[in-house]
Amino acid sequence: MKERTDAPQDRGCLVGICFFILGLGTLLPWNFFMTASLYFQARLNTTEFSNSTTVVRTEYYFNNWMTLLSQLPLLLFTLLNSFLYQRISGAVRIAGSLVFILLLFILTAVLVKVPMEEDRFFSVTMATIWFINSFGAVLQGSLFGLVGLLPQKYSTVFMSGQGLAGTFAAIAMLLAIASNADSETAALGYFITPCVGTLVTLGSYVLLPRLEFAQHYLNKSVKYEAGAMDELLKESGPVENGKLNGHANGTATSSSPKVGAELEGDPGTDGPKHAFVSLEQEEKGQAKASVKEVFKKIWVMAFCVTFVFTVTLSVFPAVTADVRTSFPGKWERFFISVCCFLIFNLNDWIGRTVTTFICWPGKESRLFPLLVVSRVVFIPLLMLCNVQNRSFLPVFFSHDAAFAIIMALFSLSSGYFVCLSMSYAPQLVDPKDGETAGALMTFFLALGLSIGASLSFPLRALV
Ligand SMILES: O=c1[nH]cnc2c1ncn2[C@@H]1O[C@H](CO)[C@@H](O)[C@H]1O
Repeated sequence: MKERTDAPQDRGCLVGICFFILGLGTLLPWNFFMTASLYFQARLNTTEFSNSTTVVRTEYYFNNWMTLLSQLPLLLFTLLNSFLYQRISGAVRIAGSLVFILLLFILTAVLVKVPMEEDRFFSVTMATIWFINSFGAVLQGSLFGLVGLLPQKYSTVFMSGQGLAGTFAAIAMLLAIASNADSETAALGYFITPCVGTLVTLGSYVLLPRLEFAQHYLNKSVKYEAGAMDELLKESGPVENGKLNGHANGTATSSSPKVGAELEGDPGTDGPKHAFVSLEQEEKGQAKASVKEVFKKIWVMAFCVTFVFTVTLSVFPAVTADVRTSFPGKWERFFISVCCFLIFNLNDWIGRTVTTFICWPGKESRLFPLLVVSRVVFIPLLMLCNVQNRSFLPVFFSHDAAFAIIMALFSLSSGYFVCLSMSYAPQLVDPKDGETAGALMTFFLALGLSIGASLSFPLRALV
């Protein structure tokens, strides 16, 4: 992508690096709490079995609740977006969310050293998860608004950062386990990592308005710090009754450079996706299509993104994080971090990145939704792995390699189809309706995550 001649250069790719870090920062809460599931479960199951008498233990369904209480806020805040955007300025929303996320991570790190009764620990952890993900959702929505003002490639960079957050958490967990420290110190080290990560993210945000290249786009005709941008975004929102805010071209996860490419109207000029482009269009009398009309064109893609995430979150991590290795020994400690979290996040990331080169099946193809629906086979396949404890189903795939292969295909297809759906949707509508398509897809993405999280309860109980 060549820069416009009147635009300053992104020196040393600093703005790119800032947005990459900001993307990574948005998904730190979800990924660090998810990857630490063994730590939390260990603290919740301190009562050991004694001799042959079975001690009755409270089953907390930690992974299920963690998933649900992480994803519901995302859905809620996607719906509440318009309300928040009107009342609180962008700078306050972004910096404020980051500060609260930092405080909640610090609290989690401190709690590692605080002995607590199981029930209370469960309640405190769940409250932390709910609040940290609520702030994460506000942060995510706001940053998508900001990155939308810059050239398209910065959205890609931002979403790449989001994609890497899971791998970052998995590696932090592996290092914590590999260190010879006692389990408390290891857990403390693990939770200090996202504290530092969030601080660095805050630093990137503070640095941003000081960079000439970012200033050029963010301050062009609106005051970045004063929140005037929000007014502008609000006005250019696609939904007449203000239910959804339309600036985000997908709060999503997709890392494809094609997402929202059509927003710019003229793909030849590599100009910024300014919100006011759409204002100008409106002034020229090009009325935007209603949400219903846009939905009619993209419903297949909306269904696909919902379905992909429903399948993914219904078993990951609630079922997959309970799989046990068939090779006891030293490997046991690393098994879940490697075979569940690292494999998932790496392949999810690869699946998204691959869509830069491969876009098959095409956006009109019937095969596309068919393949998406066929991902449902991963649910029984994963449930038939060595999940412990289990009540009803037999173990079909006891070997670690079988589980690893199923996980790899499961996550590869998840990332690939999410990314394709998110990039196809704006291509199915007129360029002027690209923002509406993006906002609608964001809602369905969050809906899929929440439905999946809810389904994880019956599915885990069925194993
Ligand atoms: O808030 C979010 N926004 C976008 N994608 C998310 C969010 N939370 C989770 N995932 C996605 O769900 C899968 C399992 O971790 C991953 O693909 C992750 O990117």
